[in-house]
Amino acid sequence: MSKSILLINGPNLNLLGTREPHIYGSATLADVETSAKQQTERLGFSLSTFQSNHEGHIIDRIQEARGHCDFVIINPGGLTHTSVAIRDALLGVQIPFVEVHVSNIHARESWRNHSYLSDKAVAVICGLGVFGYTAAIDFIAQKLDPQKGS
Ligand SMILES: O=C(O)[C@@H]1C=C(O)[C@@H](O)[C@H](O)C1
Repeated sequence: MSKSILLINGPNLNLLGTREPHIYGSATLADVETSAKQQTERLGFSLSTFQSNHEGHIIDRIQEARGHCDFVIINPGGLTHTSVAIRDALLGVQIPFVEVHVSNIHARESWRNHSYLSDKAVAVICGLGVFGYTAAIDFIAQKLDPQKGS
């Protein structure tokens, strides 16, 4: 059974490519997910993807992953800065996760500097644009199977 990764994107990330491209770039969410699926296939892992604009739906998807997923990559969008409940869900299912932000949240408005997840994340990647997702997958590949990462 191949190791599995769940990629979760939160509110407004479905607008990637058209939303404030000077901050978030021109790649669409479909581009991100397609690239991630190709990358994980090359590495011999399985990838599930999920995007929602609704906090509860994200929590439900995290809970569904318990026992079925080896690592989570999550960009909670704006919920990064507000959601204790998503933090609790990730801790509750005990699945390690990498937090990704397309933009550098530490170089933006002060209220974006805080994440409710970062202190519990295995790693936090921000400011790399959508390459952050690629980096997260490669990092996780090394964690799950040291022979596979680059
Ligand atoms: O950089 C990102 O991917 C994050 C995405 C969002 O939608 C914002 O609300 C966050 O503040 C930053």
